[in-house]
Amino acid sequence: MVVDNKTASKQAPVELEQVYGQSSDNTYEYNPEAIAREIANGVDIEDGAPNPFVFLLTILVSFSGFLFGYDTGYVSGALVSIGSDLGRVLTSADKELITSATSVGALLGGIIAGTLADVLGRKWVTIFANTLFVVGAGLQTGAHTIWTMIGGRFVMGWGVGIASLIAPLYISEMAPSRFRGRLVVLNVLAITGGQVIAYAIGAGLSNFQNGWRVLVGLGIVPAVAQMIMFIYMPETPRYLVRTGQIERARHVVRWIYSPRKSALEEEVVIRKVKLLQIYNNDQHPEWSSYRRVKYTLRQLYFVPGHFRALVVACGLQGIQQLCGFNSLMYFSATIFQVVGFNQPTAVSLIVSGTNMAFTILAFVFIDIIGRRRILLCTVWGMSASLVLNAIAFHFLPADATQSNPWAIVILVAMMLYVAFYAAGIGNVPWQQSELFPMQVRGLGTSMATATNWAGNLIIGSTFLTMMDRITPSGTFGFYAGLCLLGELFIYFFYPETSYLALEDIQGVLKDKFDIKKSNQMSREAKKKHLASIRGVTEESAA
Ligand SMILES: O[C@H]1[C@H](O)[C@@H](O)[C@H](O)[C@@H](O)[C@H]1O
Repeated sequence: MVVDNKTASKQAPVELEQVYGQSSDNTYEYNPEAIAREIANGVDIEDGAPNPFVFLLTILVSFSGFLFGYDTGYVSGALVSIGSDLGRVLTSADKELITSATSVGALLGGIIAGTLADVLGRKWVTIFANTLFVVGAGLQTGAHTIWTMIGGRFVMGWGVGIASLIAPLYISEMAPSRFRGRLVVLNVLAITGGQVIAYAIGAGLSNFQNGWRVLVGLGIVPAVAQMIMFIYMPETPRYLVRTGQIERARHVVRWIYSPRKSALEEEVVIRKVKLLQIYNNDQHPEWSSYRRVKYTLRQLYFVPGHFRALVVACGLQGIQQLCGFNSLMYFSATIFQVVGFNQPTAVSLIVSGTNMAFTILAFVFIDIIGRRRILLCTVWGMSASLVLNAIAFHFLPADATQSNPWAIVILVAMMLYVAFYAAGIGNVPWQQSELFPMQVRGLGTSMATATNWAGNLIIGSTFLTMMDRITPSGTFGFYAGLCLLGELFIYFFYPETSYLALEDIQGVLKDKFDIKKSNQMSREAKKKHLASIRGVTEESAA
């Protein structure tokens, strides 16, 4: 059936409170039969074609992803060209501090970002993150001491942490469900693109006096551009509903779900907003912020379905970082120097380029293949490539050059590892917002983002020491083992969420990690979507 405004308006309106039921504590409960009836009813504008405006919004909010990538990516280039510009030649400890200051800031920023997003709104928090990017980059660009540089990196880190949470959150609350996966990957594409550009500019400016200041300062441009444009951008309908701004929510829904060239009928808009109200209603508008946070914390940890969502979101973010990928991002030039390559920075550009190229692949396939299936097919591949890498390092002679066959095996193994990573675990964890219901979404995604940055910090600050103490083979072998554990975690705990509406996903985590039910619901939703496409084609052929 083609679900458009015409069809939708023909359906008899159903009282949604009756359909979804109300529990004794005045919160609406997920009701599988009711959802099934709704789906059978066919009145779901999530199935309609999204307005191109949604894509524009996604690109705009993905500036945050770009800044996240650029600001974490330029450090490797900057560190080798700073020389004694900060008062003395940098020691290894200085380099580690400068690198990890951003991760520490991001960890702290990630922790508060969700609550901030609930209090100030998604839009203003994005603008706030931009301010931090600008102040942080400004401090670094003008830095003449190591501590000013570290301070600048720390402030920028807060921006990175906040941006890393807010951009996917904003996108997933704006996007119609069957586009959500892809649109969130667009933000990851911006992250990896930012990293590639930072590497490339870093390599280009490496021989210029104070070139690193230009490299850092350039990051201010997208931050200011996004800040200005975002002032005119709307809040997400889900946030508007939660804060009681119903008319505004309807206005945004009218925009984002309108099929090209025609407007949605009012009844359909009202129905969608009503549905969002039922799921996202703030039950206690009179509460103070402190009481609200305390209550949300309790909800997150003690309501079993919410806690399961937290386990999945934090688990995936933990795997994304503890698989060791960012050791390549931050130190690949160093690794390739050890392996014997003459142009280590150029070779490390291959790593970030592969990362970006395979994120594009994920962009195309994430909704079609499904998040769970993509992860199950790629994480074992990361493990296998790491084992190959460990073996090659074992046989690599100490005085190897780039023509040594083992050096080539290492390069190929790393590229394979990065390709598997980028196609799956590099982006799927950022779909985190979809796992949480609105009441705990801000805090839940904060915890997951903080897990990401904590893992990032652990890997960034232990990698070189591990290479020293347990050899490169031991280090990569260790990461291979962690990837295998990750594969098991995904198999047992991560449900399929592709094609499911945000409000449906909670249903598969309510009583257990219901993988079977999630697969079934996702298959049905996909079938329904394909049927609707066929319907459109047949109609236009007729
Ligand atoms: O999703 C991103 C992406 O994969 C980046 O390349 C990586 O550096 C980040 O840590 C990760 O969160």
